[in-house]
Amino acid sequence: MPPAPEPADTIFAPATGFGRAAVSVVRISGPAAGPALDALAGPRPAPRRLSLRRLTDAATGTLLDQALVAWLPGPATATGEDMAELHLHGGTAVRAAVLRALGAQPGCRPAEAGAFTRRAFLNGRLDLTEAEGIADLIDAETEAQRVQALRQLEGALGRQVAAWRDTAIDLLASTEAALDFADEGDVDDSGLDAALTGRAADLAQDIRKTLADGRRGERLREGFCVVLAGPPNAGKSTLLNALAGRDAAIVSDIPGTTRDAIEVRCDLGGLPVMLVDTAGLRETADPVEAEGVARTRRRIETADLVLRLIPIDAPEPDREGGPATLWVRTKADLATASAGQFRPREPRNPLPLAGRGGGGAEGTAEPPPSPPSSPQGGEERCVLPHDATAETLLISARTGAGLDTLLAAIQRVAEASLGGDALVTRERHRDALTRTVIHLDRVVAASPDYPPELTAEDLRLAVRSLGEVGGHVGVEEMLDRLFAGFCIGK
Ligand SMILES: Nc1nc2c(ncn2[C@@H]2O[C@H](COP(=O)(O)OP(=O)(O)OP(=O)(O)O)[C@@H](O)[C@H]2O)c(=O)[nH]1
Ligand SMILES: [K+]
Ligand SMILES: [Mg+2]
Repeated sequence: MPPAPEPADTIFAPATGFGRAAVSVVRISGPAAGPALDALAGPRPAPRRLSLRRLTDAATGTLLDQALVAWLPGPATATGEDMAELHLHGGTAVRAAVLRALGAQPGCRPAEAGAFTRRAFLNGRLDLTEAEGIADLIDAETEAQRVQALRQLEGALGRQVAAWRDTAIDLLASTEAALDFADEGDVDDSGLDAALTGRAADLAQDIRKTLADGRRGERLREGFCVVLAGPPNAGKSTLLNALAGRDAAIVSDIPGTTRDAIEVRCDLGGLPVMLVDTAGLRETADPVEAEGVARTRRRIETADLVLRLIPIDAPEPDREGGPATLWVRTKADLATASAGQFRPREPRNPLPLAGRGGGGAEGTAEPPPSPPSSPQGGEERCVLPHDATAETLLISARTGAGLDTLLAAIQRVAEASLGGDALVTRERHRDALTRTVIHLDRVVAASPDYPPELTAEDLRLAVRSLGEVGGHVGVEEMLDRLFAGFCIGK
């Protein structure tokens, strides 16, 4: 199963973050892990037990630290190799001294990024999808991302693809049998029979269903992109700041303030959402602002959701088609006193942003708006009288009115787009599975006089592309299956 032999050298690296901490863990993996542990912390402790040891530099005899150490003989370890762990006091100098002493041990070298997981994969402890699950779990910033990564680490995708691959190998074995033993009379030589074609069709259909997921898994890894767009001075930057809970973007009463797109990542009910403030849309002779407007248009095209912001006192714009859009009337506080056209409504369930952060602050030219609080003035939302079909949200970033409703609306759209358990989480999976379906479709569509050699080749390619997902390649298993499964007796 592993595509390459086990590396012979021994690697070490801090497993915990850099900087000060209570404890810092250093991991060692490879054939010299035991001897290196003996040299620094001897005598070697009993396997899989934490033991307190004085660590000394073997070359100079200098005391390095007091540490809990573990000896983890392979192959039942994370990497499949002999491993050791040193639980050091979490100081920068302690860690540096221990890493230096380890580097002086024969056969030991610092690990490159991902080297431990790579060895786990090479030694058959993980398939590629599980290794990807580990990477995603470490990168997960929100609850939904964590759940998806853990599902993949636990083998949800790997198991499903392995089952599909088993079926494809069976189909290939049957076809190969028909080819190899056609002249011996004990195996049907008329190419693929209807049952086999049916199974290929079912397999293709199964994979197709999994692929028809609206890219939810990939989107969840990337984050749901919400673009704030509208005319200059619509209050886009003010809204971004209010939602982010900090002054991420410059606000001023000068139209054309924002030029570059400003991104703020946030966690909306466990979903990763990226809010993007943009330059106000208008015709302009200023080349810098024009470039900003061009960037806004590109952002709108790739957005998962566009918030179209229009000040409450501006005329109704044309609602041209395009990406999913929420229409938002801003500066509701300006209208409450005068206009009587908006009926007050009861506030809906508040839905706070769970954890805001990220992105670089740009300062502000105006005092920040008061943070969103319980809506004031009682005006949550309205249906504008001159457009009976399209719902428009009404907000005031200044008072916070309507922001909870707006967030709930964004979350609903994000959930519809990202929610549910997707198996496919990377383009790599999608590409391999799409190619599998193409090969299977050719098998299914083959006419009775289509050469069985070509059908076998399509099945071989289907097995191969399925194998790519888990990091297995080759069809050796198919040969085993052929002889075991058909009891040819030769
Ligand atoms: N009364 C009131 N004023 C607001 C509100 N939101 C924004 N403003 C004001 O409207 C002006 C423009 O706000 P910005 O947030 O800079 O508008 P923008 O859409 O980002 O503008 P550009 O970046 O120039 O396209 C500022 O003076 C804000 O203080 C609001 O809810 N109520
Ligand atoms: K402005
Ligand atoms: Mg702005």
